[in-house]
Amino acid sequence: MCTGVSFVDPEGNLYFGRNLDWTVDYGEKVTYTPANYEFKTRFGAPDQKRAILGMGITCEGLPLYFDCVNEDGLACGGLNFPGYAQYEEGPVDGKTNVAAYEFPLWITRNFTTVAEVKEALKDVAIVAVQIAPQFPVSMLHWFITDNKQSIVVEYMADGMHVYDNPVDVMTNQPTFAYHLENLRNYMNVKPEFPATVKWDKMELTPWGSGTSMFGIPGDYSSPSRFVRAAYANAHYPAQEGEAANVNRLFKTLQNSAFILGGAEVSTGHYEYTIYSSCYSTRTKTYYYTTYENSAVRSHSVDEFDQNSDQIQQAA
Ligand SMILES: C[C@H](CCC(=O)NCCS(=O)(=O)O)[C@H]1CC[C@H]2[C@@H]3CC[C@@H]4C[C@H](O)CC[C@]4(C)[C@H]3C[C@H](O)[C@]12C
Repeated sequence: MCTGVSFVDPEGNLYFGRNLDWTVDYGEKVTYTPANYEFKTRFGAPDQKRAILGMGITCEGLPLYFDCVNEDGLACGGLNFPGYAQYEEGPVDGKTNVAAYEFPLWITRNFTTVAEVKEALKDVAIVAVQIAPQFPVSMLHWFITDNKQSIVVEYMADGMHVYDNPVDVMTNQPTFAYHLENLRNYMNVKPEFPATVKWDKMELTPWGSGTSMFGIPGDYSSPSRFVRAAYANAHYPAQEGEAANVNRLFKTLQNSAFILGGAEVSTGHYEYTIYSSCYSTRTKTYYYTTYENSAVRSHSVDEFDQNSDQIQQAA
């Protein structure tokens, strides 16, 4: 599964990242799309030419982003949502039709803020169409954020749902509404050092700090990862500067990450956190770690040719 997280530092810079949890990678790379790139949208949806940096692959001359951020600091990531996502079977008359595979690209090419996205989505239909025969249509929901607010977009049998996201985290199924409601099961959980209590004649003293977190679910299921990420994101103290904020994002993601052995998908095959990412709008830098290499690597927009019209991928 996947987990997405965002927060804003005291200076108003956005940090946005995600875990990509899966059994195989797709050969994804840090991918830069310059503003001048000619984006041939599948159904003629407009393109407002913004430069984009994120993680993805290229296919049929198109960057297919798993998560990405544009030069104005608007971010979008796709996370699995099978069993719930249902797109349109074909383009819908009178709507701006966007193929599911081009959704993060289309959003970040066209808008500066989440407020603009919310307004525009009223006229958007998301269409189930394959980019290429080797790629089935992925059933996703999307986490979209800027430094003011974040939203979740879920396209289902009964249409499009756009939720305000007051916890700035996202995981997988079930619906975002379920995840928010589920947080009420954990209202008792808090960071405070526990007080000594008396049960009749018996005095109970805490083992130490952390015991007020008892009840936080430790498993890798999507609802449990959501609760852990929301708790961590809400309670992590504000940090100053790039390094501490990037570290904060990675630590929060690690807290919801999969290690090998815990979650089998078939005998001997495990789901694991293939990569974790953190984009900083402060320095326009995409940081990432992989399962095999926990050293943080990074690419800033300055490393790419911003005047070119070609997609560029880091080594
Ligand atoms: C596997 C990932 C989700 C991980 C996740 O959330 N795992 C939950 C597991 S569980 O199901 O909840 O147990 C998702 C997230 C983004 C996806 C790509 C989006 C572009 C493109 C769209 C095309 O249509 C198909 C190919 C394509 C490259 C996609 C491949 C794959 O689908 C990606 C990587």
